[in-house]
Amino acid sequence: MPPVASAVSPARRVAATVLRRVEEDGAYADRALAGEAVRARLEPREYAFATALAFGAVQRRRTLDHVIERLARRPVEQLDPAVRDALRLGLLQLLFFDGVAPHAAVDQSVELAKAGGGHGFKLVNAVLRRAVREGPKLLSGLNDRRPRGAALLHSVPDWLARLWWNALGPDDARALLAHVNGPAETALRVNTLVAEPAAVAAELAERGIVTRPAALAGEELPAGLVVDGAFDLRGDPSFASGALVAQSRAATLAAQLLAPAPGMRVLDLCAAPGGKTTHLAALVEAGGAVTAVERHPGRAQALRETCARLRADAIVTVETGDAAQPRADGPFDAVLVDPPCSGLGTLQGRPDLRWRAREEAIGELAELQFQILAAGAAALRVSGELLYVTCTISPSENERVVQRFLGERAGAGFELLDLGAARPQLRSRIEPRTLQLLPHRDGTDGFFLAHLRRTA
Ligand SMILES: C[S@@+](CC[C@H](N)C(=O)[O-])C[C@H]1O[C@@H](n2cnc3c(N)ncnc32)[C@H](O)[C@@H]1O
Repeated sequence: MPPVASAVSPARRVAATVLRRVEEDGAYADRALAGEAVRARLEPREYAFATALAFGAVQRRRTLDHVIERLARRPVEQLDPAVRDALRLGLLQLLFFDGVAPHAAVDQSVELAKAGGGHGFKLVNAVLRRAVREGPKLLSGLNDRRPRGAALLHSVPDWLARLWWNALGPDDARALLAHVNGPAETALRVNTLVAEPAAVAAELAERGIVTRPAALAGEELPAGLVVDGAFDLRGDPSFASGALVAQSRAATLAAQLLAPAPGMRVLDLCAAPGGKTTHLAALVEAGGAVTAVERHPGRAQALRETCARLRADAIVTVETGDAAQPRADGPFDAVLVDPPCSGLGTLQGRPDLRWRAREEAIGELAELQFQILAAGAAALRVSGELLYVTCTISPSENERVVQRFLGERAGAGFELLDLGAARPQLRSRIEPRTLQLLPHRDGTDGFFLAHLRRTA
C-alpha cells in the first residue's frame, strides 16, 4: 500500500485505504473499515465521515465511474489505482455529499493522488474541477424510468434492478434502489439473560448514547433498541458484560415471531454469527435448550465465543455440521431455518455485496435453502412451529422455496401460518401469508419471514 499524504484528513486517508483493499485484495468494506479505523485511532466524527466516504464510494461505484469516464474521456480500468480511488472519493463528495466545500473535496483528492506518485494528480485536479461545473448536469441526465437506467443511476448491476422490478413493481423497486445507498440503521438487542432493556437504555443514556424502543410496523420489539447515529458497541461496557448484541430490527423480529416458550428444545439451522441463536436462548431461558448448527468451523467457533459472552453457553450446544442432513436428535419443539442467501436485503451495511452477488448463484442457493428447510421441518414435533427466514429480497429464495416445500411430499402435514393477517403493511405481494420487509419502507434490513406449523 503506498504511503498516503499527511496533508489528507484522517477520515479520507482511511477511506482511501479501505477502497484500495476492497479493489485489490477483495476485502469486505465493512470489515476493512473497522480495522483501518482502529489502526488510525479515528475519533467518532471522523469514523462517521470515513464510513460515509468508504461505503459511499464502494456502493456508488457504477455511477461514479460513469461520470469519471465522461469527464476523463477514458475507461476507468486504464486509470492508475491511486487516481481512480481519488477520483471516486472526490466525485462522491462533490455530487452526493452536502456540507463538504467543493475546493476541499478537490484539494484533498489531489493530495491523495500525489501520494500515489507520478503525475496522476494533474488528471484528478482537471477532472474534479470539470465535475464541479458539469457533474450535476451529467447526473441529472440519468433517470430510473426503466431497470437499466435505474441500475446506472442507483449503482447496482442490471440484473438486480431487473429482479426487483419484477418482484416488487416499478414504484417499490425505484424507491428501494434509491434507498440502498444510504446508511444502515444502528439497532441493538438487549440480552435478557443478563439485563433488562429499560435498565440498559438508562445506562446507555448516562454515557450520552440516546436510544429509543424498537418497533416494526407498530409491533413492539421488547428486546430491541434503536440508536440515533453511530455507536461503537465493541468499545462500550455493555459488550463485555454481554448485555447487548448488534441486531437489526428485522432480525430481532425473527426469534420473536417463533416465540419458543421457556423450557423448550429448539433447533437453529445455520446459526453463525448467532444473533438469533442467542435470542432464542434468551426466550427458552435456563430450563430450555438450543441446538445451533453451523457448517463453517471458524464461524462455529466464533458462535461458541458469542454464546459465552452472552452467558448463553449453558443453553446452546453448537454443532459444526451440515444443516441439510437428516437429524437423529429430534423431535424439537421449534425450529429456526436461516439458510445462506443472496443477502440482498442488507446492501446498506454491506457495501460491496452488490458487486459480489451473482444472479447465477440464486438457483443454487434456492436448492440448498429448500434442502435445509425440509431437514428442519422433518425434525419438528407435531404442532411444533418453524420459522423460515432470509435477509434477501429475491422471490426464488423466499416465497418460491416455501411454496415448493408446501407443494412437495416433505411439506405434507404442514400449514403456513398467516403472518400477514396482523401485519398487512409487511405482507409479501407474492404470498400474503408471509412477510417481506423492505428497507425503504420499514427502515430495517429486507428480511423475508414465513411461519409454518406441523399438523401431522
Ligand atoms: C444467514 S447466515 C445465519 C445467520 C444467523 N442465523 C444469525 O442470526 O446470526 C447463514 C449461515 O449458514 C452457514 N451455512 C451455510 N451452509 C450451511 C449448511 N449447509 N449447514 C449449516 N450451516 C450452513 C453459513 O456459514 C452462515 O454462517
